[in-house]
Amino acid sequence: MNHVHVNDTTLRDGEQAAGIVFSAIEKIAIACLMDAIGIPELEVGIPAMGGSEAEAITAIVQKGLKTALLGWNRAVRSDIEASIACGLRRVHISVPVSDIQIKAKFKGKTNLVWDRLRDSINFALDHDLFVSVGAEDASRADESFLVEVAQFAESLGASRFRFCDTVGILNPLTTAQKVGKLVKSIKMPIEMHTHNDFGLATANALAGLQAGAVSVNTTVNGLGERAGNAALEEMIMALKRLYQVDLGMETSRLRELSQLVVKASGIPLPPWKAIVGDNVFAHESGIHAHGVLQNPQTYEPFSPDEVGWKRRLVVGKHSGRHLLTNLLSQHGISLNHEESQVVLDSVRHLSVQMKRSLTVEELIDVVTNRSMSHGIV
Ligand SMILES: CC(=O)SCCNC(=O)CCNC(=O)[C@H](O)C(C)(C)COP(=O)(O)OP(=O)(O)OC[C@H]1O[C@@H](n2cnc3c(N)ncnc32)[C@H](O)[C@@H]1OP(=O)(O)O
Ligand SMILES: O=C(O)CCC(=O)C(=O)O
Repeated sequence: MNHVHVNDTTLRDGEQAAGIVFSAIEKIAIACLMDAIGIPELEVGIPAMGGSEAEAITAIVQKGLKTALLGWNRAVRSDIEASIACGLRRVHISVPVSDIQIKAKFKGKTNLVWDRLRDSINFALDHDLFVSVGAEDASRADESFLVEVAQFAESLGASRFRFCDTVGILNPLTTAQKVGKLVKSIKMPIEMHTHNDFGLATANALAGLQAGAVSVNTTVNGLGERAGNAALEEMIMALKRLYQVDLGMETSRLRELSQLVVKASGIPLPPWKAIVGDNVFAHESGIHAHGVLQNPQTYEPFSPDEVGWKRRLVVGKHSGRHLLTNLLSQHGISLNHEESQVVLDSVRHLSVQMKRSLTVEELIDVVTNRSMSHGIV
């Protein structure tokens, strides 16, 4: 793996998460920040929805960003007309490829897969558009049929093929097997689109890339349908740190981007959210804090400033004396061994009572209010 193309779909699949609506201003702000970070392509929405969605997409197009903008379409001519009306020059055309999806969407008529693809690809190419084709539910499709669809799309002039694990049922091994076969059967680049129903979206997308896919569809914070998609921040940092593929992006703005999407979506992050969560550089446990105080690498895979976040040392139920005395010394308080053990006992007691860690002010209070030495705490 030398280079990977990132095509972020926060503004399409991300916003499809139940209950989420981005305003036009929020969509534009997210697109502009992703552009500034250096994401090369954004799937900005679904023009066929019309109304405010089409207006927001048009407004993003008019921003003249460096990043390439893609509109999502069904294999329907009027959808592509709607993309053109928004000013988009790149269209993604999706077709169902598994039996279950063909039955639900095309009443089981497989001929419609060919007819709709032919008609919509030809129509898009007649309008000089870049065409990406999405194989919806590729992971559950008959493998030979999937190859036929991909070869058909390629023969018509499509430029990229999206392998979709629509309901997130693959694992890294099965992903690599399926994508590997597809890679051997077509020349056009393959894009990974994975879902997180079993918590494997990022791992599966990476497995697809290792098997020869060259593009990946991500969302900020892993937002998306049901359990979400492969998270942009996880993908960028995994590529950089685990695969030595540095995409040259401004990773120091990833936390800022994550927070922008938290605000716009109204969906808070779990504190343990990989890469950008509140707790991913927070250390409370005595043994961890002792290690981190000597060398942060003991318990951090990379430095927090690399993603625009910061390290926090937190005093609480699991803390030890080294952390405690370090925090207090920053406030001009020094304790001997015996005193620090007494303070630690009080911190544990308070922490258990309050079912949380202590703020620095509360810690100082423990030391200074003397309640501790009177045995009240
Ligand atoms: C896996 C994915 O994430 S796919 C993307 C899903 N995203 C969305 O659905 C969000 C945006 N969608 C919408 O706003 C609406 O669904 C619209 C505007 C696209 C269509 O709305 P409606 O006309 O009211 O249709 P509705 O959503 O109820 O049904 C979907 C229709 O699209 C058809 N369809 C679904 N996928 C495809 C496809 N890939 N190609 C062609 N037709 C398709 C269905 O068969 C159904 O057709 P029918 O109306 O002739 O029965
Ligand atoms: O682009 C496509 O074809 C479908 C993408 C998608 O959202 C999915 O399959 O989950």
